[in-house]
Amino acid sequence: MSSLTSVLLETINFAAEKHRNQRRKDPDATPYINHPIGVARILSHEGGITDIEVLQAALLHDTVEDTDTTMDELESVFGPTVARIVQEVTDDKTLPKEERKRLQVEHAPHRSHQAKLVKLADKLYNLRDLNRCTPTGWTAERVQEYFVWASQVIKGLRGTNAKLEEILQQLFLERGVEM
Ligand SMILES: Nc1nc2c(ncn2[C@@H]2O[C@H](COP(=O)(O)OP(=O)(O)O)[C@@H](OP(=O)(O)OP(=O)(O)O)[C@H]2O)c(=O)[nH]1
Ligand SMILES: [Mn+2]
Repeated sequence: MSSLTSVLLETINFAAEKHRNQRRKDPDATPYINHPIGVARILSHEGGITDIEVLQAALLHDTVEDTDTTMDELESVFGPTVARIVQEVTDDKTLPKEERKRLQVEHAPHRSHQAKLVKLADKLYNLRDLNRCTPTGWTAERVQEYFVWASQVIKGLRGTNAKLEEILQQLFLERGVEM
């Protein structure tokens, strides 16, 4: 087996164990791990990304925000580059939600190329998920607001990956949201 395959399997397994008790907000309570795996798949299959550290960071991107995983743990298991990309896409959960949302828009243009790729794929997955079904308790207005906010974040990521940006542009167009 190639060492890349081995590294990816190790990373998928780590993420699956960390997210093992977490579910998505859809009515079926889909296992949360479907999301990070789907984000990594978007990068490889739709974005044409082969950078293994970007794919690993995609698999791990919500572990620090949503589980007991620490940055030190990621750094010691996966190395400094993967840990740094995850750090760049991790919100500070001690801040109020509105502030976190505002900071994502503000910080997006200043992220590294690798972190921007993960952000693009994360948003693309979540917007498609919103088109697939509405999270429990969300109104149509809240869904539309997420599209509008996501478009502001994506605006700051322009020039990162033409293919992913084109797909996102189409989703915003369908919602009547400017980007
Ligand atoms: N569309 C959708 N999203 C779901 C679902 N279940 C969980 N999520 C997660 O919810 C987040 C978006 O919901 P919000 O209400 O905006 O954020 P919050 O979780 O921080 O409260 C995303 O987090 P994130 O990945 O960290 O991204 P971000 O939007 O916070 O940057 C997304 O992955 C679901 O069924 N559908
Ligand atoms: Mn995510």
